Amino acid sequence: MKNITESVRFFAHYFKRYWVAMIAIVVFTIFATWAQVKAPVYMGRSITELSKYLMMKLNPMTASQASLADFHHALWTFAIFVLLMLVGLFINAMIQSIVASNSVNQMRKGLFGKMQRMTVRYFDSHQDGEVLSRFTSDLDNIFNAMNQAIFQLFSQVAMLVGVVWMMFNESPKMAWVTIASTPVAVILAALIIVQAKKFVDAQQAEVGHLNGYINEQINGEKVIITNGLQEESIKGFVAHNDKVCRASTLGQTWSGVLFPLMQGMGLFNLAIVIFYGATQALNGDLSARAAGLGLIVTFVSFSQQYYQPITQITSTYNMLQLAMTGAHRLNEVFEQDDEINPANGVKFNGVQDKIVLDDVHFGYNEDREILHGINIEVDKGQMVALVGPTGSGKTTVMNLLNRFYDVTGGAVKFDGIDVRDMDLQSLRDNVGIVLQDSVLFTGTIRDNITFGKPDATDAEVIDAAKQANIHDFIMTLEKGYDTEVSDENSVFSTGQKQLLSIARTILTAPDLLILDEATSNVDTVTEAKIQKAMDNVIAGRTSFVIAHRLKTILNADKIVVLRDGNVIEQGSHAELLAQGGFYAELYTNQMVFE
Ligand SMILES: Nc1ncnc2c1ncn2[C@@H]1O[C@H](COP(=O)(O)OP(=O)(O)OP(=O)(O)O)[C@@H](O)[C@H]1O
Repeated sequence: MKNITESVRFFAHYFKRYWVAMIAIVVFTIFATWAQVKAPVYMGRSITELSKYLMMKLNPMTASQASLADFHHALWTFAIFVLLMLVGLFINAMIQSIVASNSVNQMRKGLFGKMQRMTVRYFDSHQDGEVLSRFTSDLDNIFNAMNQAIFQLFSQVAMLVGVVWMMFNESPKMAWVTIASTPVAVILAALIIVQAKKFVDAQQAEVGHLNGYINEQINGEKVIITNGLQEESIKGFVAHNDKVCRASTLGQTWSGVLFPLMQGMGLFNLAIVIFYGATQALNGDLSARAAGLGLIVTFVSFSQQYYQPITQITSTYNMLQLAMTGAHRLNEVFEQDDEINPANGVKFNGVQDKIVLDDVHFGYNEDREILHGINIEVDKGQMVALVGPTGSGKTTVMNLLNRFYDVTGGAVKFDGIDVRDMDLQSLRDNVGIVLQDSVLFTGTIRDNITFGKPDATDAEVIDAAKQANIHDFIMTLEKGYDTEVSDENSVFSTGQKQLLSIARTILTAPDLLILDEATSNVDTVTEAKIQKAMDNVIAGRTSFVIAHRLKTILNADKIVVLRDGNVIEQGSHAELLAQGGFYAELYTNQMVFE
């Protein structure tokens, strides 16, 4: 029930923007339904008139007065109602598809916009495939349901009400006979739906597991090939695939049974209606027989019209269920917290004096603290290197500087102002980050360099590329800066990608720099290039560098050594060496292996 209320609210939110169209849908649905339930009456009447006429012709002595004109009139009226019904249904279908397409378009835009406002925490804690499926399968399910089930549900209910009303108007006795089998049909449908739901849910869960497995295997393809595990990978896939097959066979069998069963019930009902109608007609006098014949024809149509909504509603149940799940999953995203941007936040125009991490405590979740009271002080223009074993909290410190996460204790302050009191946009505008895994976007090399400053001139782009030591390489490419950066045409090595991303950062001229050194898996020539590019980008800027190779940070103004979320040593390279502590040990060990 909670699910239904949530879904109704969800869809109402989108439909209310199209209230004129919705009113039109209601009007045309009522109109089409009215025409649809009226048509059988005239079809019946035409048969009555025809029977009367034939009886008169066969037996001229009868008192019955009948003319072919009455028959024609009834037949024409029937045709006009059918035409009106078709016009109503056609206009409705058009409006419905416009509303469905636009609503889903709106949902997709809203979802993507929401993604851009959400916290890094969400992306850190959700798999890419899981996020992506909101845009693909969930929105597809919603779209299909809108096109084929939601509006139809409304028109089918209208049809049910309309036909019941018309039946009682025409003949209460025949109406009771027509609807008598409904409880049996509803109970049967409910039993099957419960079974089908159980297996369809299982089928969805198995499809989810299969997708997760495929995602994981594709990401790990290189490891699989390296270890010669292709056969094992296929075995794992087949096991998941078989489970999907089993669950979907059961799910689809149960849901597939519903439609023919309801149709069968409808035909069975038809037989009852004809039998009862015929008994009534045969017991009447001649004119009552003629009218009875017409009434049977009318109720044959009514009976079909009465069972049609029951069949349709039950057979689209699965689709509605999937759309409800989709709405719930989209809502889950919409209800996520946005990044907190303080009202009237202080505009950050770059570091004037110093950056201070004051007794910073932090944990990604409540039960595990990662940083336990960190104190770091950096003067404007200084370069600080964060070193320490893996998992010691270096990236976590960077995450706090850019306010990807908020501290749980203490504060990160720029010139005495807490980052939580700063205008988020101005903070991000002034902080440049070069990550270890450089990301290139679809587009040309120029597009990628100008990503953070789309209005940059060619001269600025070239200057940034030169500083990043990548200009010469770009010029060796046939199309130079216009070379497309696409997966199939990926001409870039890891090191080159990082140089491009350094060029991108140089172009935005950030005041504060955060660099995650990525020199560990590149050749020595590229390493030297990256080092030079990093020196260029660091020059004259306050910068934090996560260093994996200590020889790249020997000139740092300050080296902060982290271990298990604590700062255990701080100072210049020479000072820390002299101390003979953890850093000295780390350095000596690295030098041995270099
Ligand atoms: N998004 C996250 N959610 C929960 N825990 C996390 C998250 N990111 C990191 N951690 C945990 O925080 C701790 C510190 O991680 P962090 O990435 O800051 O270390 P690091 O010093 O940068 O390591 P490395 O040198 O390997 O990059 C680790 O124990 C890690 O498991």
